[in-house]
Amino acid sequence: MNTFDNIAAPATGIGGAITILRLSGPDALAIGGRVWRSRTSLAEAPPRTMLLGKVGPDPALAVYMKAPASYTGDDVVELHCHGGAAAAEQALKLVLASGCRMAEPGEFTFRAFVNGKLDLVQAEAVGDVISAGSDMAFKLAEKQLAGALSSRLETLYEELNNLRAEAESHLDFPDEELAWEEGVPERIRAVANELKRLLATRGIGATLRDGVNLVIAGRPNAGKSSLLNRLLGMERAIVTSIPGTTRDTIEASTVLRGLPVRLTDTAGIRSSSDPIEQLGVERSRRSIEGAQVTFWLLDASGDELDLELAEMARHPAPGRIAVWNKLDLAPQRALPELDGPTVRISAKTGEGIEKLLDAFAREAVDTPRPELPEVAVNARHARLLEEAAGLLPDAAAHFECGEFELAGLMLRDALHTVGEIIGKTVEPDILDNIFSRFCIGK
Ligand SMILES: Nc1nc2c(c(=O)[nH]1)N(C=O)[C@@H](CNc1ccc(C(=O)N[C@@H](CCC(=O)O)C(=O)O)cc1)CN2
Ligand SMILES: Nc1nc2c(ncn2[C@@H]2O[C@H](COP(=O)(O)OP(=O)(O)OP(=O)(O)O)[C@@H](O)[C@H]2O)c(=O)[nH]1
Ligand SMILES: [Mg+2]
Repeated sequence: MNTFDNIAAPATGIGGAITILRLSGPDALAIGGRVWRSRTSLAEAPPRTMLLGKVGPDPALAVYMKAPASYTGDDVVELHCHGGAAAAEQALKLVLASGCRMAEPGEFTFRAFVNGKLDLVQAEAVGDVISAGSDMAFKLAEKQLAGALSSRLETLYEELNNLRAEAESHLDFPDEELAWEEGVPERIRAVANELKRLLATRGIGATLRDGVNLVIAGRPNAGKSSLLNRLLGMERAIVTSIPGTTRDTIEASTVLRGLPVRLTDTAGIRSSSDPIEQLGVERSRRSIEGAQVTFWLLDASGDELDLELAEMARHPAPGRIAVWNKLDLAPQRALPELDGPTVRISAKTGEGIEKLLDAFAREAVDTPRPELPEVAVNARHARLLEEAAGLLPDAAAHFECGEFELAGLMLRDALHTVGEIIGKTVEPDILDNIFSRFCIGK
C-alpha cells in the first residue's frame, strides 16, 4: 500500500438511496474536479462545504476536506451520488479513469493510522464499531475508538520508557556505586500488575467481539425450536408436535443479556433409521462440540425421563445448562437432581426464561448481569500484554541485584512489546492482517 497514491472507493453499500464515493490522496481535489463539475469549484468554496454539481449528467453533492483535517489525514473528496448500482458504477469508473486507483480493504483507515490520526488500537476499534453485534459491543468499540484503551497503554509505555532509562543510566557509571532511585523495582511490578489487569479483560473482549456460540440441543420434541423462537421473539423455526421436525441446524443472531449471540437450534438427537435424520443428528453433534454454552433441553412432562437423561449423559456439551422444559404441563412433578446448572422453564408460557438468561450469562461471562467494561483487550493485545508482563518480574529482580544491563534489556523488550499494541513499532504483515479484514471503502 503506497501512501502517496490517490485512492477511491464507494464508502456506502451500493443499492442504498445515495452512494458516497470517497477519494483520498494528494490529488483528490484535482481528480474530484475532473469528475464532478459545478459553477463554484470545490477549491473555491471553504473546505467542508457541501456543494451541488453534476457527475456526468446526474446531480451530485460534493465536499472537500483539506489535509490534514480529514478522516485519513490526506486531502479527501466525497462525491454523494444517486444510489443504485448503475449510477455508482458510472461515477466510480470516471474517478478511476481520472487518476485514482481502487482502494484496498481498510486502506482509508490505514492512512489515518500512518498519518497519526488514529493509533493501531483505535484503528482496530473502527473495525469493531462496524462489526459490533450488540449495544454493549458497540459502546465498548466507541470507547476504544475514543482512546480509552490507548491512553492506558500510552501511560504504561511512558512509564516503561522511564524505567528503561533509569536502568540504562547506571550503565554509564559502571564503577560507581550509584544509588538507584527509590522504588524502581516496585514501579516495574506495578506496571506488570496493570498489564495483568488489562489481560484479565480478554474474556469479555472476546465475548463482545466474537459473540457467544450458544447451541440448543436435546431429544426430539423437547421444545428446542420453541425455545429458539422465544429467544428470538419471532417464529423462526417450524414447531410441530411431531418428533423429528427440525432436520437441519438453524442459525440465527441475537442479543441476550447484552451479549451478542450466535444461536443454533439443532435436530433432536436419537438413533434413527432415516438417513436424512441421521445426517441432521450428525450436524447436531458437531454443533454441540463447537458450542461455548449449550442449553440441553429435557421434556419435564414426558414419560421417558430416563431416556432424556441418558441421551444428555452420552453427549458431553461445553458450558452445559440442563433445561427442564414444558413446566406448564408438569408444575408439581418431582424431577431428578442433576449435576451442574439446571433451570426449569416453559418455552410456551415464557416462565423461567429470565433465570435461563441469568444462567446463560453466568456460563458465558461469569455474571448474570454483565456490565459494560471500561476497556477490553482483543486476542492480539492479549498476546503482547502477556509477553510484556512475563518480562517484568525478572527485570525487577535483576534491577534489585544491580544487574542493570539485563534489567535494561528486558525493560526495552517490554517497552517494544507494549509499543506494538498501539502501533509505535509494528511489522508490516501485522498491519496487513489487521486492515485487510476491513471492508472496501473503510
Ligand atoms: N461522510 C462521512 N461520514 C462519516 C465518515 C466520513 O469519512 N465521511 N467517517 C469515517 O469514515 C466517520 C466519521 N469520522 C470522522 C473522523 C474524523 C474526521 C475528520 O475530518 N477529522 C479531522 C478534523 C477534526 C475536527 O474538525 O475536529 C482531523 O482529525 O483532523 C472525519 C470523519 C463516520 N461518518
Ligand atoms: N405445553 C408446552 N408445550 C411445549 C413447550 N415447548 C414446546 N412445546 C410443544 O412441544 C412440541 C415440540 O416442540 P418443538 O419446539 O418443535 O420441539 P423440538 O425440540 O424442536 O423438536 P424437534 O425439532 O423434533 O427435535 C410442540 O408441539 C410444542 O408446541 C412448553 O414449554 N409447554
Ligand atoms: Mg425443532
